[in-house]
Amino acid sequence: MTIRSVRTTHVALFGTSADPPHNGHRSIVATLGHQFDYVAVWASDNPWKRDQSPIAMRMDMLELAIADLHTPGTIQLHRELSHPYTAVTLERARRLWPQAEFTFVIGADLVKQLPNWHRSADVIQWANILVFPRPGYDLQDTDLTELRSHGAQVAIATPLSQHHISSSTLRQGCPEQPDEIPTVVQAYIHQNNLYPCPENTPTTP
Ligand SMILES: Nc1ncnc2c1ncn2[C@@H]1O[C@H](COP(=O)(O)OP(=O)(O)OP(=O)(O)O)[C@@H](O)[C@H]1O
Ligand SMILES: O=C(O)c1ccc[n+]([C@@H]2O[C@H](COP(=O)([O-])O)[C@@H](O)[C@H]2O)c1
Repeated sequence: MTIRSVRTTHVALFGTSADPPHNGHRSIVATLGHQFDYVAVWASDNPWKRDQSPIAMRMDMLELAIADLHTPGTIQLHRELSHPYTAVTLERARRLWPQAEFTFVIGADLVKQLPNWHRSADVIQWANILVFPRPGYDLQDTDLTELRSHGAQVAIATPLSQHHISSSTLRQGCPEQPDEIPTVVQAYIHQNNLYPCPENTPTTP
């Protein structure tokens, strides 16, 4: 009898509002590309957020940012994983890759929020959780205690680089820190007149 070694495929899952994608997201995805067999990325409608740009545009911007990393075999956009609820995304991922081990990726700002998500018990049961440090958000191992008390396998990532930037800042600022937006995404924003400066927007009398 031949014994074959079958290695589990480790898949990282990263969902983002991507409104717009910025270098914080880019650093997360690039770091994952070095550490996982495969990285699946999608844009979604966060059930806790309102007035987001059209999902198709956010998905397009994310696709451009991913293509710009030039790692087509490892990091890919998966539009079909997009759902406001991560538990539903994970159901889809489990159907797509039945043999894989999943790691769901969040930034430090979501650590305290995740236990309150829709069917968070399923999320924690079906995926390891990897937390990326985020400037402005303190992150100690003790901050993971609550998630661990719910049975989560949680770890803190070591990112390739850290960026003190958020999509909301970029949306307000015309955008004010364009160097924190990948160049390919900047071009898309310009072409589609996304996030216009308030002073350039005509006011109705
Ligand atoms: N600069 C950053 N450093 C580390 N993690 C980040 C950073 N920006 C976002 N993230 C993480 O990436 C994921 C997607 O974040 P999201 O798309 O909401 O970006 P955001 O900048 O927080 O947007 P917004 O300001 O609109 O809330 C979340 O898990 C978030 O914690
Ligand atoms: O499942 C939930 O209840 C839930 C609540 C808030 C956010 N999420 C997901 O978490 C991911 C990160 O959200 P965001 O807005 O920080 O980019 C994104 O894929 C959202 O759909 C999921």
